Amino acid sequence: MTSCNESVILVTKVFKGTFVHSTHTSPLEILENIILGVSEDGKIVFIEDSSEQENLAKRWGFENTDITHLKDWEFFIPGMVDTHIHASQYSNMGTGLDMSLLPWLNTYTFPAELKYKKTEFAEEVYNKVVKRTLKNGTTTACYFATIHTDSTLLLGEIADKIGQRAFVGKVCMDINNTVEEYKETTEESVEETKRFISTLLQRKYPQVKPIISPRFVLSCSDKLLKDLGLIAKNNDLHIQSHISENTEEVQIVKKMFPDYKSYTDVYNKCNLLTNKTVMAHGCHLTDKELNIFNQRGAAISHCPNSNLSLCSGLLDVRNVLNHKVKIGLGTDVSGGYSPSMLDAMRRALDTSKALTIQNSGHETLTYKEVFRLATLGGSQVLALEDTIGNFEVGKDFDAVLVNPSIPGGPFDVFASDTFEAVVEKFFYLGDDRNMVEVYVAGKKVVNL
Ligand SMILES: O=c1[nH]c(=O)c2nc[nH]c2[nH]1
Ligand SMILES: [Zn+2]
Repeated sequence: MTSCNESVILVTKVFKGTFVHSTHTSPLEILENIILGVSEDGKIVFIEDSSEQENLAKRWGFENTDITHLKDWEFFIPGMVDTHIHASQYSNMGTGLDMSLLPWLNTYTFPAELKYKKTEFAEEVYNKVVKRTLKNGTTTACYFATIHTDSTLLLGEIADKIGQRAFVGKVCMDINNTVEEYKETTEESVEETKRFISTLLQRKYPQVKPIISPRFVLSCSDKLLKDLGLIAKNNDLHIQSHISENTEEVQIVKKMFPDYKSYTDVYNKCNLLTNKTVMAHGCHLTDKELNIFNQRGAAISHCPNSNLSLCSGLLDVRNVLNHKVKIGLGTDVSGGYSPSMLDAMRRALDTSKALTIQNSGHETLTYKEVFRLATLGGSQVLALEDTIGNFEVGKDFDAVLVNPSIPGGPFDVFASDTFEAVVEKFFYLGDDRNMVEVYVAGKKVVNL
């Protein structure tokens, strides 16, 4: 295919078929008979009704034979955004969910994370988690790694090599009274964070960026939190942490920080609550705290599988949305036992329905809304809304090709089904067998 004469943009991929995505005004749009073009650098150049094919072919210089036609029932969705996942806990995934948060951290999680001191161990697990999540349609992942800088740099290298868009965080923690070997001094944590950021940025990976990652208030001294806030501010970096996941944790934070008004106030006063911050969980945030999130432009990662598995709480997503706080979904592996964002969507629905059982006045989330949380919502949470999240001209083509009627697949499609019913079935019943191709910035990174 050639470039058009009015610009130097080269259209290298053209798809014709059905595209399913969300917008601000509609949680689910099913766009049928669409033609979409992708440029050499992975951006969506046009998305139009296919009646425009001839005009577009002339304008962008492609031939009919250059077009990829989607098969019956196939459709594209935007790549999903996992706003909170612990790459280092992937080796524990599906085990040890018989405790609440704090004993779970001490018994299973800190000992597991200690193993990443060895980069050989990290290499095996990190390759597997990146491949597994990509195969499940996660084109963007916001990762916690461990306190080990070199292993965490390896995670960045692996995500780049395999082709996943990612934020990668070296965990910071200078308090750990139970697994003493798994902590840093305050100085080490600060210096290693600086080394991690500068090394990763020097590598100039196009889609992999560092994120400042204090584990949570209970693992960090006041000084460490403040220093990390300053590093984030001086370098305009993303920030991630955990907040108000379970009530025991919230009570201890209150006791540890009596001079602060709330858990949120601790992060806020340490410059850790910005429009590039994503806080996981937030199950027990008060309306006052949500107002601070709104004012700061900070976001919440809703991790419903983890919240249920560790019996942490039921986040009222409707209330978060009513406070106009940015929110997306996270798998939170391995507090959550599934690496799949489809699972996160389903658990978000289950949680919302449980809230409706408790209070019939609660406005239950719809399957369309949780799809928006998994895609466009996630892009907002990570301050990437101008780059990913749905199919708009100028955004990167991060997409998953779904074949609902794949032989041996997890559900059945009937000739009498409407297209919308098939999309809904995929959200409730589909899995990675249905995800036949995955693209990040126009590059095919998974192909069945
Ligand atoms: O679900 C969680 N997983 C973790 O690893 C963690 N650390 C602090 N708080 C946490 N919550
Ligand atoms: Zn977490």
